[in-house]
Amino acid sequence: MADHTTNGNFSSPSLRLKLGLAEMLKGGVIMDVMNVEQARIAEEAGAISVMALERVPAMIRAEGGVARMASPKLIKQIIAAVSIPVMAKARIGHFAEAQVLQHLGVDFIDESEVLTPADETYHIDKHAFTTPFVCGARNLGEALRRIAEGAAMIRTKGEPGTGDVVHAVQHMRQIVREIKALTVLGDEELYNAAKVHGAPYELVRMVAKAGKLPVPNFSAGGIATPADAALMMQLGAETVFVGSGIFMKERATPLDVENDPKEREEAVSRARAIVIATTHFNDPKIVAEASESVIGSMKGLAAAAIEEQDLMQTRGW
Ligand SMILES: O=C(CO)[C@H](O)[C@H](O)COP(=O)(O)O
Repeated sequence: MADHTTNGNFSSPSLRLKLGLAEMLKGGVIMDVMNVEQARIAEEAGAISVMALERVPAMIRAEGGVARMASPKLIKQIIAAVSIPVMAKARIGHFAEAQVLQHLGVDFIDESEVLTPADETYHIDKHAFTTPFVCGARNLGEALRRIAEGAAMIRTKGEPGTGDVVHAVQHMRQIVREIKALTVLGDEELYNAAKVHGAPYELVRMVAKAGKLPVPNFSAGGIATPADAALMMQLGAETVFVGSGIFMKERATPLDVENDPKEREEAVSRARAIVIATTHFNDPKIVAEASESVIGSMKGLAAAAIEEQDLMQTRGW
């Protein structure tokens, strides 16, 4: 029987193991990779983990269609190619994709709004898995609902595939603000706060007492430059996910890192610079030097220009 005890009880051995891995990923960059060569570049540049997927969000956005879990063949190749932890994405609610990913031995499963949702009501029961999960959230209530379902890591959402950091900032600021607001409430007020946030009382109480989420809080979506990474870290992210900003040339075209040495060099420069800026996020001199070393940049898309129904961040409940 799966252990369904997240609500205020973080002492179960399986949950502690999951949280242990999440804690180990703090302070770094998790990079989306679409092939083995990109995974090698990410590892050499100092990424703390890679996310195996077939199309980064910018490509999914440009090409459309149904975005699903990556092929097991690709995931196995990437696991074999690198020594850092490998994550992969399952569609929201698609527990069978998650079962496959667990079977393949990925280190973290991302139940991700970047893929086309499989279920419009239910997220995956993440307690039923031994592999840890990360989920996105735009606000505290969403984060705590995912934690109640068993997520061992939260990443505040941005708008993926845009190269526009504005929504990542908005969501991080919102969650930090909502956490701070809980810390000054009296015990009797926390019951109402739980109702307002649509989250379990025990988790709300834990956050109020600790002044932080009970799992690591990372940031993802729209982070495309070294300065973006430094910004998110200063706003409270404990690690950043970067996808489209590193390996994309045009909106739907990745840099050809396998066959074109110049394009490979461009990707390497971006990957290295983002890692350096994330590590030294409080040092503008180092962030400036890292920014200067970058060759080229992703073509961005203003998040404000995207129609409501085309947003990825609104997927998930
Ligand atoms: O889904 C993700 C994390 O879970 C992606 O890694 C992230 O959202 C990528 O977004 P972008 O391409 O804007 O960097």
